[in-house]
Amino acid sequence: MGKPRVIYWFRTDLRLHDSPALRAALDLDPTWDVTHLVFEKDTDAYARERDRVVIALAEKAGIQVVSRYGRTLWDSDEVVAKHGGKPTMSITQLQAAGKKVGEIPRPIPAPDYLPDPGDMPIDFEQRKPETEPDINAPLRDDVEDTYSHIAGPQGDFAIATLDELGFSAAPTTPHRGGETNALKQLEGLFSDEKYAATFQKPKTSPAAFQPQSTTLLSPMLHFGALSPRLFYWKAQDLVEKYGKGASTPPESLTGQLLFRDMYFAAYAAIGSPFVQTINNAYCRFIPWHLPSKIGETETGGNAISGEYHVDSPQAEEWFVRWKMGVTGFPFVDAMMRQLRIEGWIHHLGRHMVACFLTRGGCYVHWERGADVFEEWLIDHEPASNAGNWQWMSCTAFYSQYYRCYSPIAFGQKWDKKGEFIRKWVPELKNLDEKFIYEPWKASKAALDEAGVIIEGDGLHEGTEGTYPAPMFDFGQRRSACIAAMKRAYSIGIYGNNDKAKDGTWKRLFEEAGETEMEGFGGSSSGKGQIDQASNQDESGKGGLKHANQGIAVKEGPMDKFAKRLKK
Ligand SMILES: Cc1cc2nc3c(=O)[nH]c(=O)nc-3n(C[C@H](O)[C@H](O)[C@H](O)COP(=O)(O)OP(=O)(O)OC[C@H]3O[C@@H](n4cnc5c(N)ncnc54)[C@H](O)[C@@H]3O)c2cc1C
Repeated sequence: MGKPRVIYWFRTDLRLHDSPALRAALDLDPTWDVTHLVFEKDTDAYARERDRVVIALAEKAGIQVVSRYGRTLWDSDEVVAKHGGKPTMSITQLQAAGKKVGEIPRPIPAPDYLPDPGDMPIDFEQRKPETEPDINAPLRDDVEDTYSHIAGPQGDFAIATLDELGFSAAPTTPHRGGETNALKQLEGLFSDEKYAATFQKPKTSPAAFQPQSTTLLSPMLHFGALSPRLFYWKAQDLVEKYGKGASTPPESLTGQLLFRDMYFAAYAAIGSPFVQTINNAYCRFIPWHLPSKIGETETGGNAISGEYHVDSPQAEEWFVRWKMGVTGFPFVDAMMRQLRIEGWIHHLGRHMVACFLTRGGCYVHWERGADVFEEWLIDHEPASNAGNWQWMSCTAFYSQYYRCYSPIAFGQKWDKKGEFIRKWVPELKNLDEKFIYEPWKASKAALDEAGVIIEGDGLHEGTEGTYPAPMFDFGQRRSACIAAMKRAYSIGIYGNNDKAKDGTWKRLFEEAGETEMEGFGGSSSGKGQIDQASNQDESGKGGLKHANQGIAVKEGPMDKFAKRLKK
C-alpha cells in the first residue's frame, strides 16, 4: 500500500499549536491520496449527528476516520463516563470527574511543516447542498457564492470572504481573530504576572472598556484559534511560580476554563435537550413569556423550532426593547448596544441583561435571550450559552432566584460616573452623573442642560437626544418575578415532565395563583404570532431609530420585526 492521503477537516480548531487531531493527521505521513479523514472531536449535539453521517459515508467509501479531542481541557465524554454518565452541574463535580480522567494533558507543539498537497485534481461531479431556508437572507445584499465551485469561489480552497458570502457591510466588531492574534493576546495577558496570577472574576468590572477587565479570549477559544490547554497550563504554571496571593478556582483564570469544561461535559451528557427546556430533565419548567414553539425532530423527539408564541404583546414589546437596547434603563441599554456592535460583553454584563430579561424584570423565556446571544456573540458556544442562560434564569446550576441585579445600583457599584453608559448611550453623554443611571428622575432643567428629552419607546425615530422612559417600574417587576419564581419552585416540575409537554402545567400554575402568565395560550392558534424566521419585507413607516447613534448598523431582521410590531 502507498502512503496515506489525508483530508484534514478544520472545524473547531483553527490553529496549528496544540492540535492533537492535526498531529494525528501528520503522523500518518500523508501523500495526499485520500485514505484518511481527520478532524477534532466535537461533542455538540448537532456536530455528533453530522459526524455520524460523515463517518458512515467515509467508511462506506473505504476512508478511515481519525478524530481526537482538543477543544476542552479533558475529553468531555470521558468526564461524563467518570461522572456516572451524568452531566456535571457544578465545578466541583467537574473537578472530581476530571481528576479521575487524569491530569489535563500539556499542550503539544505546532508542527514544523505541513506537507504540500501538490496536485489536487477536482474533476469530479459537484453536488451543491440545499441552502434554503437561508436565515441570513435578510442580511445579504448579494447572492451567496460559496458553492459556485467545489474548491470555493476562487477555486483555491480559501475560506470565503464576507463579500463572497454576499455581505457587503463592514463588520462592526473591533475584535479580530486568528491564531497569530490569539497567541499575541495570550502573551500580553501573561506578561502582566500579577494580573494573571491573582485574577478574581467577581472583582473584574463589567463597565470597563479599552481595555476590558477580563481576557477577551473567548472568541479565540470558540474558533479554536487558541487551545484551552495552552491557556490552562500557562495560568497554572504561573500560579505555582507566583505562590502566595495567587487566586484559585472558581475565581481564578483556571477556574474560568473549568466552568467552560463543566458546561461542555453537561451538554455532552444531556445532548440536544441541553439547549432547551423541553425534554431537559435538569432544567426547571417555568411558565416564562414568549415560549418556544415546539417542533418534531427526525427521530420523533421534541425540539424548539426557533419560533415562539407571543402569549403577551407587552412581554413581546419588552423583549424587542431589550434586544434593541432601548429599555429606558441606561446600563442595560449600554450592554445590549455593546453586544450588538462588538459581539462581546463582560460576563457580569451578561449576568445583568440575562437576569433583567428573565427572572429579574421581564419574565421572558431564557431561550429568547439565548437566541439573541447566539445571533450576536462572536464567542457563541452552544454549551456555554445555554448553560449560562439556565444558570442566570435559575432554571439549572443555580437557584438563588431572590438575588436580582438592579440595573441602577449594580452599574453604579462599578462605574459611578457612568462612563460606560456615556460611550454606548450617547443620547445621555452630557447628563449629570447623579441621573445617568436614572434619567427619568432628572429635573427638566438638568435634562435641558444635557440636551436630553425623555420620550417614547425608543423604537421609532425621534428628535436628536431623545431617550425612552423606563419600560416598567423595576421594583414592581422584580417583586412580581420573585413571587412567580417562588411559585414555580414550589410546583417544581422539570422540562422532561409530561405536564411540561402536554400543557397541563397550566392548571397547576393557575391553582397556585400564578398571574404572571395572564394571556398565556392566547396566541397558540397562530393569531398574533410573529414568525421570527420570516424575512418578508414590509413597509413600516417611521424607521427604527438605530440604537447606536453615529455608528452604522445594518438593519437586521429584528429591526424589521420591531417595526412590524409597532405598525
Ligand atoms: C447569559 C450568558 C451567556 C453566555 N454565553 C457564552 C457563550 O456563548 N460563549 C462563551 O464562551 N461564554 C459565554 N458566557 C460565559 C462568559 O460570559 C464568557 O465566556 C466570558 O465573558 C468571555 O470573556 P473573557 O474571555 O474575557 O472571559 P475570562 O473571564 O477572561 O475567562 C477566560 C475564559 O474562560 C471561559 N469562561 C469564563 N467564564 C465562563 C463561563 N461562565 N462559562 C463558560 N466559559 C467561561 C471562556 O472561554 C473565557 O474566554 C455566557 C455567560 C452568560 C451569563
